[in-house]
Amino acid sequence: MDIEKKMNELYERIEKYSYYYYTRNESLISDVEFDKLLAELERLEEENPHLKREGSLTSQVGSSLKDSKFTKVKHKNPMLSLSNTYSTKDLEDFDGRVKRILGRDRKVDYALELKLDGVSISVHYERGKLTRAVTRGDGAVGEDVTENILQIASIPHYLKEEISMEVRGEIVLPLDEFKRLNDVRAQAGEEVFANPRNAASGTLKQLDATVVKERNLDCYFFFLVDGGSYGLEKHNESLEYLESLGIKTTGVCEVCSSIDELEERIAHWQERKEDLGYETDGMVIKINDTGLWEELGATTKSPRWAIAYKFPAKQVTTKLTGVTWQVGRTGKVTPVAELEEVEVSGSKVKRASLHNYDEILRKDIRVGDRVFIEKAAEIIPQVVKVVKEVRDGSEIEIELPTNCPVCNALLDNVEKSVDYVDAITFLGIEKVGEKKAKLLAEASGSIEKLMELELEELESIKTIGKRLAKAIYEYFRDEENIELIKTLKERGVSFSFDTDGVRKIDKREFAADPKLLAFVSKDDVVDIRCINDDCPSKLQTKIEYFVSRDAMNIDGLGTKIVEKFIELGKIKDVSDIYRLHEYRGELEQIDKMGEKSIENLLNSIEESKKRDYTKTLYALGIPHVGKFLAKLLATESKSLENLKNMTKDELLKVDGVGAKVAESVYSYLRNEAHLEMLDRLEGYGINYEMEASGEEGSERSKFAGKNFLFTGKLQHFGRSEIKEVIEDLGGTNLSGVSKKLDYLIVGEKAGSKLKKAQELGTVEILTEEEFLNLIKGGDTEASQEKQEEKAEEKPVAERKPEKLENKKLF
Ligand SMILES: NC(=O)c1ccc[n+]([C@@H]2O[C@H](COP(=O)([O-])OP(=O)(O)OC[C@H]3O[C@@H](n4cnc5c(N)ncnc54)[C@H](O)[C@@H]3O)[C@@H](O)[C@H]2O)c1
Ligand SMILES: [Zn+2]
Repeated sequence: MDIEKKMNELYERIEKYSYYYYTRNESLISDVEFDKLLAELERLEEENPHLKREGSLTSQVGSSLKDSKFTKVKHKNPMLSLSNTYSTKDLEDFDGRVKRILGRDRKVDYALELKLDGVSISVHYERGKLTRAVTRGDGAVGEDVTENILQIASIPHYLKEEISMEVRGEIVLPLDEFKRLNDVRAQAGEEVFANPRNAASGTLKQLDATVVKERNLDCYFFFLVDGGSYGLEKHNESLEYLESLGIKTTGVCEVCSSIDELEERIAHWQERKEDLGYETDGMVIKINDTGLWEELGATTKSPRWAIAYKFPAKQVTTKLTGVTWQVGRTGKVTPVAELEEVEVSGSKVKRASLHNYDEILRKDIRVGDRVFIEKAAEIIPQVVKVVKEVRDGSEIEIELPTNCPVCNALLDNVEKSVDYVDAITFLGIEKVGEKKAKLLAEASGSIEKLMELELEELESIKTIGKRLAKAIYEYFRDEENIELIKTLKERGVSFSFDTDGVRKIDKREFAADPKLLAFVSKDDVVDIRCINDDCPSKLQTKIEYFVSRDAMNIDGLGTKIVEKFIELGKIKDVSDIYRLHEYRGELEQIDKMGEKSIENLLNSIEESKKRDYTKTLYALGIPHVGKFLAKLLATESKSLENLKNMTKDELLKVDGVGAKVAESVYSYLRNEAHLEMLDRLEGYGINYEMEASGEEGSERSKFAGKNFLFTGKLQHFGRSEIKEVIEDLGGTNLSGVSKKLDYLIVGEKAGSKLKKAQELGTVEILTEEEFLNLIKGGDTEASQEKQEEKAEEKPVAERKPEKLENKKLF
């Protein structure tokens, strides 16, 4: 009794899923799960043959033609399915069965092909001309889809010979076309296809052949019906023959003489399947000698001379149990799907990426939903789509967080600011981007006026032009568009310049209607961010910035070490870097950190204490203070102590410092936590003062008008460092020896440049020591002149940063 109930339940479910799959081109569960149900039913039927239903899908090819709108055609030879397996053990059983029937000592070669995941098709050629194409249907009767098949570029309308034949193949949607199609559908607020197979099958069943043409389907053939009558006895040869007639195959048909060899080649293809450009869900193994096919025969559902080996499923369904918001290293807050654990692509998965909030809205994902997840190759699992058909009403909409889950600071971009120009842009009128939208906004002042403009008036707006004017004119005369604008206005979108201009709108209120959602999703600013610069989630990024080449230039402090130390709680802010020497033990435990690399790292940390004030200031990563401003502020303030004491006004007086920067620097230096950290850094010996070696102005002009070049290996300077020093002192770096060159600094193993300079005779040649002397003492004429000029210069705080701008400082 219980078994009967169970079987009935399975019949119902399998029929429902098949109906959706074959007739509506939609999957309510994944293929693995479907195959499991089918296998279970098959087992129950075998154990209880009296309960087996007439026409059970366990012994029939799957599709129902009930709702088909195409002409039905009976197949001359039935189009069967394939029995399938997920394990290599089953391949041995298959080999065993084959040999039991054919005789144990019979030598059997197998042909191994890719199993394309698409839709079967049978194509008939008569005297070389394509006359008919029929789907598999229920195996006995299919649908005439000739018109659609003629739209597929890779299927020849004529063969290279005037020959008659029936060939079978698989229609697929190439992966890039699949992606393109889904992107377009998502943008238009339409349901996306879960996978290329559903998309291919949905496309093939289109009644409008032009749609088929647009979608760029492709087709690969794998079977010549009755190959024997063409004198072909081997399956692989029949595929070569098809190729010679202009019929496309995958080109993969490998003849293997043992199961071991098959397994080895399957493993090979399993590794490469992601690079094919189309979806494969496994391999097909066929007996290569077609003469044996008849001997082996077929069941009502599948031939006994072939079997499909399926790759581990990369798409499965599971339940979405919740959403957590993760803060990335730059403060980006992203939703992560929490899932009931499932196995996908051979590994267990509990979490998947949801990308961003717009994606959640677009796909209408709710907690409690059954979702398709996919994991291809090494990629993080993704939520592909929701199975809305199985909702029971208990699903809960996902809330957008308002505060950072790490530091609790308010997040930005929960609300979106839209002004009149944005509003026009987002309408998506063809060819109206931001620039044109601005023109239209300025010319009209409000949407009401814009909508009323006559064609000639639109044409007279500069750079709009006749064609665009016509498109705009027509856009505003379309009922649907008028309705959309009306709704948007009701929702608070600003469509004029007079009111307060920018309106904040809440995306959540736009989610329900795909058209409205498409409107608010137009500008791609979909990321939510934590705007607190001290959010612990950003520490890693901060440290990487602090140690980078242009900042403290600390070598050997890689991502992994930093991650580890943050995790251990030993790095809480950048100052903790200067305590790493206390943690030799921990350093040793981190991958590959040998004695030597630890030594190098600690030396490099020690060395960094000597960096000049410009670099240490830059390294702090004060918002808006990049290299240029760090240099400017360091030059002006001379020391961090002075900088700390500067008022906002004083900061603003520095040329090149705007309100944003002044505010940022001022408040950074009034934050208790920052001040404590700066004290710690100073305590470790970090340099927060400008070098005492004379005044910046005179230093800078020391090499003015002089051209430098260095060659060979230098002892005291790095290559970029010496260039910087020269430029800092007002000199210019040349890239080659010429008459313009004043000084050539030579290191070890100087070669052709030195020779050339000697030949010229006009170049002063310096060793590194001599160059150092020149920096320290020996003034050049030019710099003396400069110093005189300098006496008349304005006080430091009022000086224009011209020199800084004219020179390449960094
Ligand atoms: N998810 C669902 O709801 C649902 C419902 C019904 C069926 N299904 C799935 O559909 C599949 C059953 O469909 P099926 O009967 O088409 O079986 P199948 O797709 O597993 O295998 C048979 C088909 O493979 C194709 N094929 C591709 N490459 C081939 C090659 N080189 N040589 C020979 N054939 C090749 C042929 O079109 C052939 O008809 C199962 O995978 C099942 O999970 C899923
Ligand atoms: Zn935060």
